[in-house]
Amino acid sequence: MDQQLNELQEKLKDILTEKRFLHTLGVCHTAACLAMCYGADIKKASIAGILHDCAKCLPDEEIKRRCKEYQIDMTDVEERNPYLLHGKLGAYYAKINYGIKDSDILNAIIYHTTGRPNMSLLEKIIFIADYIEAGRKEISGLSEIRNIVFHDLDKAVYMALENTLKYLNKQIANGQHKEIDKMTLNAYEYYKSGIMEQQNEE
Ligand SMILES: Nc1ncnc2c1ncn2[C@@H]1O[C@H](COP(=O)(O)OP(=O)(O)O)[C@@H](O)[C@H]1O
Repeated sequence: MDQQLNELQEKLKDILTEKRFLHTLGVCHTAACLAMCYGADIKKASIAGILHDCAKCLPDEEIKRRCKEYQIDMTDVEERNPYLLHGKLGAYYAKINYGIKDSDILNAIIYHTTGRPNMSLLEKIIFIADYIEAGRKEISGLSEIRNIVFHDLDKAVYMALENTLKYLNKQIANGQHKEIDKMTLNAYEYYKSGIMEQQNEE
């Protein structure tokens, strides 16, 4: 394995819980495979994959406190739901603690939970690798996304966004969740219109 990746892996093993570390390795490997398939930079995909959850294993209040301390911009939704900030804080740590300067890698870490409209190839790879890696619980719709992801990345991203919104809306209806970050809704509308255009052309 590449030395930089190996060093990152060793550091993260000490920081993350065992479960989160195994998920991280899964995302790293899946992102590398997707990069091979779609002609993205394999090393960048692996680095973004290994670092995507580097700020995940912190309590909500600690994430919020650190974001304030490092003057990381916070939306109102993020302030009320600080777990949504682990991407932004993770990108900050990737830059400051792990020496990552590449803005595409940093953005892939920032947007890996919510997605966003018009994601770069690397952002889409990390977003979907986080959703489909082999260790993920077999939730409904996952096998369909795994079936399509190596043929149509945008469709897989659209399906994952749709699934996430369905899941969150159900949780809200059951009183188990508070609100949805609009970034995911905007991303969903963006990829939905792309799929519609594609279908109209066929
Ligand atoms: N737009 C959103 N608004 C609110 N919560 C969201 C949104 N998108 C994802 N989530 C939720 O945020 C949590 C963290 O997601 P994620 O970073 O993928 O963590 P994990 O790897 O533990 O699934 C999940 O419970 C997910 O359902």
